[in-house]
Amino acid sequence: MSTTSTVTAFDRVPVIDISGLYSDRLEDRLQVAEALGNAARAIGFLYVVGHPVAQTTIEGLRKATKAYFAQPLETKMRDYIGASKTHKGFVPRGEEVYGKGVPDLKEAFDIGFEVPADHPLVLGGTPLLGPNEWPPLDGFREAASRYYDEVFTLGHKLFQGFALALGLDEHYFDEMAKAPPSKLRLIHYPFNADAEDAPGIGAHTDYECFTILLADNPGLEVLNAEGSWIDVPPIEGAFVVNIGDMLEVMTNGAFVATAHRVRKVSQERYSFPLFYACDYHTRIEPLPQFNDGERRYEAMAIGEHMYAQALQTYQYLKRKVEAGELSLPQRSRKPSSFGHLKQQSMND
Ligand SMILES: O=C(O)CCC(=O)C(=O)O
Ligand SMILES: [Fe+2]
Repeated sequence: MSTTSTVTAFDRVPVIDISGLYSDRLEDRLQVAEALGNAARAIGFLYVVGHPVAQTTIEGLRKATKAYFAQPLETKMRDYIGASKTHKGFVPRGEEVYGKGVPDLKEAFDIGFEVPADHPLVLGGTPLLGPNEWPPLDGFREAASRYYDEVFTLGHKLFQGFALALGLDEHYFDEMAKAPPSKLRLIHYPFNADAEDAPGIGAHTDYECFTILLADNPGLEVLNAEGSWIDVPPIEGAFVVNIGDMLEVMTNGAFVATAHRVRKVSQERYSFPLFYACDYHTRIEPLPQFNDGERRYEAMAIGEHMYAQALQTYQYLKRKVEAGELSLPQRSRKPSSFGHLKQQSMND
């Protein structure tokens, strides 16, 4: 398959101070945007510092997450994602399998953008959207909601930076994420010295526009143009941001959804990716200014893409598809068909 991605043989991921995005002076915002754009084109990954997310918010989420996963499995299974109406809740180890791959060595709790039950999209039965069902754990809902809101707001600001970097109106994407199927995942990689050689998470690209990630330990690795895995360890005060499939499509491959993985766990690890998506029905296709006449990407609704990927990776959803209770949206792509993975057909 042809590709336009210009990802380079990078050996490190740049740190970008984004405080200028909050400046009243356009030139300050443009300066940050240029750095964001360069990283998004050449690497698809960057660290951001100088963001306004409060340290107490981060600590609150860490504490709530540890308390959640410390519960017995049978307690967590009361929140099982397979029993939820809108694909949220506890994801036990082995639930997610990419292609024919080995199950990831992790458990997770998935939180959605809070869309009320009487919202027209929820009333209309849109997959993935609806209110969260919170576990009855003291302070969990408050801590998770606060983190979600602050980091989602950061995402909104970053999208303005990416818009500037793409030569678009700064507010181009502003109205596109009002009630999106954006998830915050709380991921726990337990350490088990006896575990077989399982990866924390197998190689993949993220499906959405971009991801804002916080992790407490090293383990994340990013694939460069030479096929080498580059370490992306946590940096104090920074989030890792990476481009997802949908921004790769919108920019016709100018921004690249770079493959990444979490290597075999050598110590217990927690991580918190927030996947910033546009609203479910947003039609994703190359923006006119990136259209060079060659069609590399089919137009698709972002929510359909995300739902199709979920139907192909979560065991409880795969079973429902096999039983004929659910069906894949038309024009579904196989998992891992973006970024460098599309050249490697890792799932074939
Ligand atoms: O845990 C991490 O550092 C990365 C997680 C990730 O890539 C994902 O959930 O998509
Ligand atoms: Fe990821």
